[in-house]
Amino acid sequence: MPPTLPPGLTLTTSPRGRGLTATQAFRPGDTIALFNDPPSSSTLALPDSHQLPQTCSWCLSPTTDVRACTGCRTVSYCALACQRADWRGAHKAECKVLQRVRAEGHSGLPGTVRALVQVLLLSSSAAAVGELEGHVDAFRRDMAVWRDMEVQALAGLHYAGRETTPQSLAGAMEILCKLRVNSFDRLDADLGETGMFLNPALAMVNHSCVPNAFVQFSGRKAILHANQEIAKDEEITISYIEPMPHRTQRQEALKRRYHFDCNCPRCEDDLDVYQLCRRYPHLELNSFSLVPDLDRLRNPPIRRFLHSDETLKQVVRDVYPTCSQSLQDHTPETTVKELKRRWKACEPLWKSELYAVDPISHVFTEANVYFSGNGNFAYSIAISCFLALHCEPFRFPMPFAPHRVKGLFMIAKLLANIGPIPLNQETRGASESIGANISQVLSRVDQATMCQVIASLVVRYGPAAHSAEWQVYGQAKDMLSDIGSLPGRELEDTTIRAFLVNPKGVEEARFFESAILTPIRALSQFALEIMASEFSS
Ligand SMILES: C[S@@+](CC[C@H](N)C(=O)[O-])C[C@H]1O[C@@H](n2cnc3c(N)ncnc32)[C@H](O)[C@@H]1O
Repeated sequence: MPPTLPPGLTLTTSPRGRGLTATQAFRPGDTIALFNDPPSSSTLALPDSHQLPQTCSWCLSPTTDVRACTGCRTVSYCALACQRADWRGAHKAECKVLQRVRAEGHSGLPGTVRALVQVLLLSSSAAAVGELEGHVDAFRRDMAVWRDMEVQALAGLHYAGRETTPQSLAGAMEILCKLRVNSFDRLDADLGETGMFLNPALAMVNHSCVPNAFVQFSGRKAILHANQEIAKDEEITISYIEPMPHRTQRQEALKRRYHFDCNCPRCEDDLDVYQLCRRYPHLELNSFSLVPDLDRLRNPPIRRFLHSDETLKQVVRDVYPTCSQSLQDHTPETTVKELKRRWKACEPLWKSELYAVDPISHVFTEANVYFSGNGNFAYSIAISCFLALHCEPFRFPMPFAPHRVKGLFMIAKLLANIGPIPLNQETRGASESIGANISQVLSRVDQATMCQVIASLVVRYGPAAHSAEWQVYGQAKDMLSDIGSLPGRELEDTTIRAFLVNPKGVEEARFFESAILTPIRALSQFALEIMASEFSS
């Protein structure tokens, strides 16, 4: 049985196998379709196993106020309604399994094994994976992966109470292959929570490294958005992988998990991020963003394109694998050590001003996380402004890209939270004088106006980036209403309203330039100095 598709999509076939094709035109930012809304039993949506104690196993929101299932004491819920919904879904069948896991001395099952057990036990889950692509023979040729999967298959059969025979093992291996090829690593845009998501309709969407769509997750639901104009009868594509800078790395990642060679336009011509940005068909949407100068997007201020520089390409190949992982599990000390190492390793990239190329853009992002985590909001705002001007617009040329919208809101929040930094340069060292200089820039701007305009951009693009349920969108709206209730801002309100209605008007553009862009540029100029002073050994 082919999967039931949401309106606006139809199933077509091509050399890529089955795919999703639009039955109507979509505009950039449009929601193409929702998947698993309302929740259905044919979708697997599981939190990562290490997050089980603090995540509701039904709505997938993290909360400390969870109650564990009294049967298995493994999964938890934030409310009785969630517990009941999960019981009607998978938990009635899996509760006993998880009790057995606990009785054997384990705290839970790894996510993949838990998904396998659900497919083995539930006919609705079995039907969902039944028709999916599995590439079993290709996986079998990868001995290391195959052996790992065998261990998972044996565990799944054991806990599902199935006898292990050559046939049942082969069946379990096939399910695991299908799970691997078709499930998403679900990253909740608000919560950063991860897990697994498999929906048989969404699993039909094929990959491109220059996709015309992207997926966001919210609770048990997936939202498919258009990146650009999509014509009726055009195939929808998403990127299965992080936008890695180098073709070889992308191709390896795709081959390892999905077993195909990508021949999208990016791979064919080995385009770098700046070249892709130039080709984005709706650059004019950036007129209403922090980078309204479209010539800069078309002719980036870099020393050379990565594409035409073999030495730099080799640098990226060499440093990407060791400089692109998240530092969230590091201590502050090891974070600094690691950032120093990465800053040094990426020197040829930042010296060529290729700030949007990964992994150097990652290094700025991680430094930002480090400074904001340490309460160094002055440094964080400088790096955030740098990311918003020099990295993200080239990496994600659509102004409603979730990364960009989140980055904007980070600037607004930092502006709202930042406290005064004491000015006393004579007694302070070099690095502290950067903070003092940042403070001087901030003391010359109307921070409430900056927040108001930036939060307005977030509100404008929030639904296209994610949905009207997005936390970032809701928080930006709250921020606007707080600023709106401040007394004595009638003149500013009128000016901002005029700008929002007509951002290209002469007066309005002048206001935006002086009140928003000039300070953002001034703040961003401290970023390289900060990186050098903090991370150059
Ligand atoms: C999630 S499934 C997508 C649906 C799949 N085409 C089908 O018929 O079931 C992923 C698989 O689709 C195929 N695929 C996806 N994108 C592709 C592409 N750009 N080129 C070739 N094959 C692709 C690969 O076989 C990949 O393992």
